[in-house]
Amino acid sequence: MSVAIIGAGAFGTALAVSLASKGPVTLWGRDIGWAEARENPRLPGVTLPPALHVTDRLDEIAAETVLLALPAQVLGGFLAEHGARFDRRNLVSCAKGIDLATLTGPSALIAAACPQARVAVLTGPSFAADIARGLPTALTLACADAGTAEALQRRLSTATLRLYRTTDVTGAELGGALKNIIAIAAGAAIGAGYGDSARASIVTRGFAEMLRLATALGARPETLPGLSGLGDLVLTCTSEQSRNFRYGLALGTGRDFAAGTTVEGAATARAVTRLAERLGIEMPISNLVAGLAQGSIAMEHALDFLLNRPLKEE
Ligand SMILES: NC(=O)c1ccc[n+]([C@@H]2O[C@H](COP(=O)([O-])OP(=O)(O)OC[C@H]3O[C@@H](n4cnc5c(N)ncnc54)[C@H](O)[C@@H]3O)[C@@H](O)[C@H]2O)c1
Ligand SMILES: O=P(O)(O)OC[C@H](O)CO
Repeated sequence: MSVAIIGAGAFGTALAVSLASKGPVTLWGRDIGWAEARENPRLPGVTLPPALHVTDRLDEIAAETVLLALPAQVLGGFLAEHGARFDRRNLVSCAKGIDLATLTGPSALIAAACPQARVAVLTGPSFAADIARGLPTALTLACADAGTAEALQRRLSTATLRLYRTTDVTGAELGGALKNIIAIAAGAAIGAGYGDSARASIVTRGFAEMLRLATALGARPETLPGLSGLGDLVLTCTSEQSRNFRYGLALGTGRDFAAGTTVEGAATARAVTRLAERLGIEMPISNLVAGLAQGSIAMEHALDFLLNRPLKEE
């Protein structure tokens, strides 16, 4: 099964490096001025292996399996322009977010643009730098078609990248999208000096929010405690390698945050607020993060926002 990756950011490049250990891989990026040096500045210190071909020409992407590693908020635009050329293939979403324009996840965007494609999701706790360096990592591969899930699991696992499979695409995808919101809240709590006990409460109550929304949208409840949900939530809420966590730290400390950094949780929190309102689901942490990200809630009011809610059963 031939493999290509669309999106030469940190994650697409890291996956390409790992998968090139098993055979030729083509990586497409729109800005690949760095390709000749064989090192992507988004993944410093990692030399691209010879089996990895980097291109900015979409007509070179002929592979049977294509991984889409673009940020969630740009995926819809990319598919509107180029989706037709990828129909009828295995298309694996690697993005962790909810599209603000449609309030749907990346897999639904792909299915709408490429109706004949077999759509899958690759998600779970993994920093690009860890994957690229060959550190041991376990991920979830989700595809509604069990046979395709097995074939993709075999092809996309490497010596250091261990994939578990599921047919619950909705659950796997939502776990990866929603944990980014909670990681922003956890970072903000640490940045504001609220302490580790507060962070533990945010992670736990955040997980309850994730479960509520995901099951209302059709996820299987048993998927959320897996790698794609709880696993990624724990990673992202506890590591400064996470951009979502670091963005939260910046909100909490009042410091600037590097513009142009991919922080999926900010837009996804806004999407979730709208979805939750539509479904009548309480998502206080997500609402807070949406408010902080948009500037409609000030950090000094964040605690009141969470602590002044009515007392209730856990
Ligand atoms: N970095 C990680 O550790 C990691 C791990 C797991 C999942 N992810 C997910 O992977 C996705 C991509 O993240 P990343 O870390 O690679 O981001 P990144 O910021 O490193 O790279 C984003 C890439 O998208 C490209 N891009 C932006 N707009 C584009 C457009 N309109 N057309 C074509 N290309 C465009 C940029 O040029 C850049 O190469 C996100 O959804 C993220 O949540 C990232
Ligand atoms: O850097 P972040 O916050 O986008 O997190 C990267 C991955 O999603 C962690 O699994």
